[in-house]
Amino acid sequence: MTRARPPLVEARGITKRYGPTVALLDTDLAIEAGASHALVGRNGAGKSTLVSVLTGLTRPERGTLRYDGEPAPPLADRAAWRRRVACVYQQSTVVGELSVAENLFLGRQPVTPRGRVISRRLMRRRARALLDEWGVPVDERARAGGLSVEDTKLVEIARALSRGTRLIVLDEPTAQLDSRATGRLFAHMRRLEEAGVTFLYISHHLREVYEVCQVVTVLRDARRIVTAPVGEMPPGKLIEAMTGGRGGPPAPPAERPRPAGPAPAAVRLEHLSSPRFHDISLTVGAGEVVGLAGLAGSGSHQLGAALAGLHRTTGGRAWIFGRPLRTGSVPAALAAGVGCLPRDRHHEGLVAGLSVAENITMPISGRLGPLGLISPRARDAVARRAIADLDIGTRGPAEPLSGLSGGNQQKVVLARALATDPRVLVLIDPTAGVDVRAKQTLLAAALRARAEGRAVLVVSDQLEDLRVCDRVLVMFNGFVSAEYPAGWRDADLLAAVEGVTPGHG
Ligand SMILES: Nc1ncnc2c1ncn2[C@@H]1O[C@H](COP(=O)(O)OP(=O)(O)OP(=O)(O)O)[C@@H](O)[C@H]1O
Repeated sequence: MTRARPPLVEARGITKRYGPTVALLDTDLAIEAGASHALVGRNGAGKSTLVSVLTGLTRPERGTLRYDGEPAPPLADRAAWRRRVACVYQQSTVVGELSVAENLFLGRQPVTPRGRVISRRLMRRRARALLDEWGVPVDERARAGGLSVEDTKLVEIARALSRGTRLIVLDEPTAQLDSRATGRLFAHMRRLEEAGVTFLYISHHLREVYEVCQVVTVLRDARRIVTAPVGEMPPGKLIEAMTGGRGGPPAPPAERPRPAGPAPAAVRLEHLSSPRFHDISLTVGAGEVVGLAGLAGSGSHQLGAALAGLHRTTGGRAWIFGRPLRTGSVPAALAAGVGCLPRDRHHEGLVAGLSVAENITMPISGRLGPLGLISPRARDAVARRAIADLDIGTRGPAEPLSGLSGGNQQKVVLARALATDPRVLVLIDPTAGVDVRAKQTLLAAALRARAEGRAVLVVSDQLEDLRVCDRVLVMFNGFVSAEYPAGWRDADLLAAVEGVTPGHG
């Protein structure tokens, strides 16, 4: 029997090593048109490497690739690759200073039949037609830098589709989206699927796999473990395939001991304001984990960032363990004992060429030896502890950071925040981009910080993250709109995050 149509892409026996690290071993993947395909696996399992092979950015040592039954083009023929497949990465590739229309036709301005570059007006018209064809509700004249993360992704998808491909790789597309924007992105994806687009979808949020994909492939330790319809892979089975059942299911967070009496205020804010939040007064006790939940425009991220000196305030005051905090200054925050896992980990000054140990101990290097000279032994000891505590996937403290997968690099950022021994720990979207077991490790680190008498602020709208909190403050439109002690019902909290509370209905 002949098949009606060959797969959009068929990879066979792909092997790729980076020095001593085997990133992919004899891996197969076939994506059929019309069946969006999830690619899941723990941090370092080989997902990005496979995407880089599928998009022609990395040449595998072994294996073959066919697109629509045809052999893959030569690596240098970028235009030919773009006609077959495109990847929308977490970091946007649009040029912020240019308009949406200019971005859509970047490097290939439409020309007239006589070879003349067409006018801006005509380019805008073509852009509008393209956006309408794919149902992208974005103004073609808008400056791309002003678009929301979700609209930026849609523009990147439209640009890829205009080059002819109908296979789009989405690399953790929801990592920077709140729940509402995620819902909108999924609705667009469904429409695009109906119009003939197929997605290869990479995510650490397994819930999303069931929502947007028909087929799932699990990678583990550089190998393909299974490919199956999502209906045949319930969450337990999926997690087992990802982890190999090692150590059983992820451990539930430790029991929450009830505080004996009122704890001293580790963080006290009075009428703190900025352009993004207004009149915030709150306290976080020592030995308390407080959640801060909110959608993208709620101001929650900026409030967390303000404590760490990463966002400028315009009014009000803040104290850390009773001492006034000069907001808007990272050195002042560090000196006051505030450690932060920032939202934008990619720009967090990790140095790719330095070792894992050097990156982790960067902020404390002066403390690890006399006269600021770092004892390699002390540095390695700190790094080894962090690697074990946070389960960082690395060959060891001396490995260059560039050898780590994206999720494991994020764990290095957290290790660095913890290395300063902070009295107040601000975790912004702590589990974005990390795998299912690493999530538990990170949340356990928050609970351990609490047990050690630190104060922890968890800024997130993931219910899993908020569940470890002693109480959750909800922000809406720049104000704290509700507070929930531990034990809240999901529906109530989600409604408050959406702004549907009695005060804001
Ligand atoms: N440029 C590189 N140099 C050295 N090693 C690398 C490089 N890129 C990836 N690796 C290694 O290859 C393996 C697979 O990494 P890959 O980035 O494909 O994982 P991943 O599944 O995408 O992880 P994550 O979920 O953390 O993004 C890891 O052990 C990683 O450390």
